[in-house]
Amino acid sequence: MSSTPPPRFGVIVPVKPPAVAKSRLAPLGDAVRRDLVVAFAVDTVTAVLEAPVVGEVLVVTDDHLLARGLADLGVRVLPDGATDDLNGSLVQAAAELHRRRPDLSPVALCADLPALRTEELTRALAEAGRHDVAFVADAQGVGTTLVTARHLDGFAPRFGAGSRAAHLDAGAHEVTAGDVPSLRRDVDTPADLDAAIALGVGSRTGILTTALRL
Ligand SMILES: Nc1nc2c(ncn2[C@@H]2O[C@H](COP(=O)(O)OP(=O)(O)OP(=O)(O)O)[C@@H](O)[C@H]2O)c(=O)[nH]1
Ligand SMILES: C=C(OP(=O)(O)O)C(=O)O
Repeated sequence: MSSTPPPRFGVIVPVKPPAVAKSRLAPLGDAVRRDLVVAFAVDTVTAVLEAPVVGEVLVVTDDHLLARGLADLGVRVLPDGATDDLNGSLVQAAAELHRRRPDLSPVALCADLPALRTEELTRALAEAGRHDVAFVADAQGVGTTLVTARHLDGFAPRFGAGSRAAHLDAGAHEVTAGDVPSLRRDVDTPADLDAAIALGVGSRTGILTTALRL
């Protein structure tokens, strides 16, 4: 008789408040940019929640409306712990995750992955879980979309300009998991959004982009 293995990961998803996030989508108009930030976060979190290896999802955001909407999906929401310090906020959130669920390894995952497939996330986490510290590079091979550590002590995300190189320099394992295009496809620009749509976006982003004829 087979049984489902217990969840092994707690996923922390940081979301910059829609009022100021995704500045490079400004050419699409301010209202569209804000709606897209919310849709990306909802689709990202929905794909994460469907992964049986994930035991808890913690969203970090200072936007209380978004916090309410995401909490309705079944995630916990924390405010940013440190002003203007994404990596500091993530470490703070990981400590809270550890307090609640010491059995789970912390994972930080960007909220701008509207094409994310649960199967690809699951495959990437299986590979990452074989290393003390691991990360997934973005589609450009310059940034990072996911960082994980086996234990809280090793969890030191280095998101920011040139973060792939920063994670490699820190000795983190680069996860390829065969290929995980949906996990690498972060959306910063209108061209990135086209690429995500070509991969196939989640329902919230799909409804919006179809309605807007993007
Ligand atoms: N909670 C929180 N999340 C952040 C913060 N800065 C960035 N993020 C999130 O971290 C991830 C990666 O950030 P970026 O891709 O640089 O997003 P961004 O800052 O909205 O985009 P740009 O304005 O285009 O630089 C996304 O999920 C963002 O929402 C922050 O200060 N607090
Ligand atoms: C913060 C990052 O995202 P982006 O390059 O998409 O701004 C990163 O890649 O580390």
